[in-house]
Amino acid sequence: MDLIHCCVRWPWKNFPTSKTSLFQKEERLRHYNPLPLTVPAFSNRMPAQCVFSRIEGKGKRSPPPPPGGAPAKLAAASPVASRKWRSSAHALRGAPRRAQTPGSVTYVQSNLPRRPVPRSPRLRPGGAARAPGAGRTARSHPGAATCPFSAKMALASGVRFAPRALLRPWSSPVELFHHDRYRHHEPPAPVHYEDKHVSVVKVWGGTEPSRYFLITARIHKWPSGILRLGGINGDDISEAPRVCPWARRWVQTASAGPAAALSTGAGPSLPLFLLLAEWVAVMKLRNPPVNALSLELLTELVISLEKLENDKTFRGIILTSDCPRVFCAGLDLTEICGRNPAHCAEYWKAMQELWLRMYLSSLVLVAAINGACPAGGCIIALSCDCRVLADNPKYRIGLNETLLGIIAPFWLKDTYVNTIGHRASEQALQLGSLFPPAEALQVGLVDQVVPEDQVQSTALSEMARWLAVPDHARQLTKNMMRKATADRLLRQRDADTQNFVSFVCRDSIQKSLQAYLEKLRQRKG
Ligand SMILES: CCCC/C=C/CC(=O)SCCNC(=O)CCNC(=O)[C@H](O)C(C)(C)COP(=O)(O)OP(=O)(O)OC[C@H]1O[C@@H](n2cnc3c(N)ncnc32)[C@H](O)[C@@H]1OP(=O)(O)O
Repeated sequence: MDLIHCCVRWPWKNFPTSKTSLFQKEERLRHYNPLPLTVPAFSNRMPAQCVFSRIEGKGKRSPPPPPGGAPAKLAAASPVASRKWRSSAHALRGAPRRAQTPGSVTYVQSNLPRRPVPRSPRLRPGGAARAPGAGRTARSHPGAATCPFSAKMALASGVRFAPRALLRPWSSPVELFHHDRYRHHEPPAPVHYEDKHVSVVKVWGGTEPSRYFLITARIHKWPSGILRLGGINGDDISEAPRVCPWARRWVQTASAGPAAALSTGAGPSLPLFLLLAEWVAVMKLRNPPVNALSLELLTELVISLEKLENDKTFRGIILTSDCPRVFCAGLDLTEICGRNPAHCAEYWKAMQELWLRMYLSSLVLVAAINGACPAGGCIIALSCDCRVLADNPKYRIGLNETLLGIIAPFWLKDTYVNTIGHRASEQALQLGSLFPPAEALQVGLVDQVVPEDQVQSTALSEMARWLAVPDHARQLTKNMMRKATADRLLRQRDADTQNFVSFVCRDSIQKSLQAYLEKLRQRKG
């Protein structure tokens, strides 16, 4: 199993943020080749963002289509011909330029030199036997073509490796754009390490700070066997045992093991992050202090979801929060308080778009709810396929709109009814109930309530359960269950926007929203 971790930030400052429709932003994004080194100022900002980690495993996945894609007619007429067309197109182009594929979530360091990577066993240097999956990786992750060291490692280590994602740390999304990380690699220095749970097969990388390294390890308890762990010296590894509790001991002992070979003497922490799953992206909401759904966050979520959906290597997303104690505080009230109708309309359209995209997503969405989850936050969670809530009485979930003096629109109500039934919704919506974990479980708002430190690992187990079902069957069933609800909004989207705008722009509603915001601020003081 290979691990890829990528944090995603879009330099929004390069886009006009106001009066630019979501659609226009997306369109521009399609043609935008991210060259993050050109935006140093951006690295000092910590605006709303999603953080991805992406993990890949074994499995048969067709390579992504080359830019332009196979002609639709050909694809419809003959899948085989279409496949051939695709592979010949790949061959003609050498390494595919995946970053230019609309919707790709792989971030290309596009000013690095491209080197074609041999793709078939016959073309491999020295006639080396093709490592399982290595060819697929070379095709689907053209980072191998731009990062010679990584390509070499991928071939030498005999496991699949997607270097393009370049193992990025949770904590510092900006770092990922620093090319130096990938340019100055030390020669591989294999280290061997044995543990009850894990055998570290190889440790690659340098000993200096800021050098990234890789560990190829065999996880005995993990069915897919090989795992690639990566990190950058100095990374926080506290996340690792939470995601994978049985790896705790390994992480601890590893600090004195391979870490010794890597550490800079800065302490016992092994710079490592660790996540396990197959084809799963972990998306962390990060819009401090409470992950309120600002226009920027909504837009970024929509685009990120689209990118993940278009990237055929993904099958699921775990959605969680990077803000302590709060999963998502719902609508950003500052986006609708004291704003003009045009802004409110733009904002509401973005909210509709996010709900539609999540509710009908072809990917498995698991919400790892690690904090309070009121109103719009609850809707985000309910749009997922499965919800795991941390067992903390302070983490309440529900639609509390009435308490703010506002009314949930019909599609929020429908989502609620679809999840907990008519009578329970009728009661909870009118009362604006926010359920503590045990009650949320009882009423069916969430599927599991687990201790806080097990939320991520349980979400992963749930994900594994959902991914065990063939995609097409699951997707068609999901569509069958949810389409009518989504269609209802699609049919009257404009009317819904108008209703929202005229409602929130009323003086009385503005006053009550202002008062609510004020109360929140005072409560803090
Ligand atoms: C007309 C149809 C519309 C229908 C749709 C509505 C859906 C919605 O989502 S409406 C929004 C409803 N949201 C809420 O009621 C949540 C309110 N927030 C809270 O209950 C708490 O903040 C929290 C439980 C989420 C977190 O509590 P915590 O103690 O950790 O943080 P606080 O000190 O309360 O807040 C910190 C900071 O954040 C500001 N804030 C909180 N929520 C929002 C929000 N939804 N929008 C904008 N800003 C929010 C809060 O005012 C504090 O700000 P200051 O630091 O400036 O004081």
